[in-house]
Amino acid sequence: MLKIGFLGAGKMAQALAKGFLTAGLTKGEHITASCVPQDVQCVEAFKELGSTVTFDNRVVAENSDVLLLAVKPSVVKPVLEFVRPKITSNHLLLSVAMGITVDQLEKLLPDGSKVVRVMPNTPALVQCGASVYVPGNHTTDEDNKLTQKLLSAVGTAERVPEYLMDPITALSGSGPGYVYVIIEAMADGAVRMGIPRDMAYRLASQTVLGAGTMVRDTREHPGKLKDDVTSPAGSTAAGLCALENGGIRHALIDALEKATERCRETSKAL
Ligand SMILES: NC(=O)C1=CN([C@@H]2O[C@H](COP(=O)(O)OP(=O)(O)OC[C@H]3O[C@@H](n4cnc5c(N)ncnc54)[C@H](O)[C@@H]3O)[C@@H](O)[C@H]2O)C=CC1
Ligand SMILES: O=C(O)[C@@H]1CCC=N1
Repeated sequence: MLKIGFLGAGKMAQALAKGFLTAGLTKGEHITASCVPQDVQCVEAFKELGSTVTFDNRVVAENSDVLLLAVKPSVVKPVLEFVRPKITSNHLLLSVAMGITVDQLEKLLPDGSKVVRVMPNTPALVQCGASVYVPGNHTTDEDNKLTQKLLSAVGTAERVPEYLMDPITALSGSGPGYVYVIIEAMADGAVRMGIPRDMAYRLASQTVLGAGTMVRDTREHPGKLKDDVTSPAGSTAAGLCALENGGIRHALIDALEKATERCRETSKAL
C-alpha cells in the first residue's frame, strides 16, 4: 500500500490525509507527518489517524514513497534543503505551497528529482476538492497518473500549464475562504430577519452547494441561471440591486487580482 509522507501537518495536510484515507488510497499507519513540536493540534490530528508523527523531516522522507510538501511557502527552502540528502529517484514530491514554481522546487532538490506542483483546496477533506497540477521535468507518465489518482480521490483534478497556477490559486485555492465569508454574511442577514442561526447556515450552505452544482452540471451561463431566479419586481431583483450597490462584482474581481499578485510576490521572496 502507498506510503505517504506529509512535510507539514497543518490544515491542508490534514484535509488531504483524511480525504486519501476516506477514499481508501492508503491506511493511517502508512502515513508519516512532520510538524513543529508546538503545533499540538497537528500532532493530535495525525495520531488520531493512527499515523506516525515526527519532528524530523528526514524521517518523513525515509518512511514514504510520495511526499506531500505542505509547509508555508516561507519555510519551503529550509525544509527542502534539510531533507535533500534523503530524497531518492524513487520519491515523488507533490508540493502544495502557493507561488513556489516547479523550477524553484527542482533546484532545491537533487538533480532529476520527481516533482509535481499542485494546488488543492480544503474541501478535499470531504471529497469535494478542486485540484490542479503541473508535472515537473522528471516525472514519468506513471507519476502523473498517480498524481491524478490521488487528487481525483479527493475531488476534481486537472493538469494545467504552469502560467495558470497563480490565478488558479487565487480562484480555487483561496476560493473556499471567499465563499465562507459569503455564507457567514448571508446567515448574518438571515438572523437579522429572524431566522435561527443553525437553520441559516444549513440553508445558506445548501444554497451555495446547489447553485455551484447547477453551474457545473447544467453548463448554463451563470447569468442565465441568475435571470431564472429573478422575477420582475420580485425579491431577488431587490436583493441583487443591493449587492450591486455594495460592489460585489468589483470586490470579487479585485480579490482574484490581489490574491494572484500575492502568489507572485511569494515566489519572488523564496
Ligand atoms: N489552507 C489552505 O486552504 C491551502 C493551503 N495551501 C498550501 O498549503 C501549505 C500549508 O498551508 P496550511 O496547511 O494552511 O498551513 P498550516 O499553518 O495549517 O500548516 C503548516 C504546517 O507546517 C508545519 N511546519 C512549520 N515549519 C515546519 C518545518 N520546518 N518542518 C516541518 N513542518 C513544519 C506546521 O507545524 C504545520 O503543521 C501552504 O504552502 C499553502 O500555500 C494550498 C492550498 C489551500
Ligand atoms: O492563503 C494561502 O496562502 C493558501 C493558498 C491557497 C489557500 N490558502
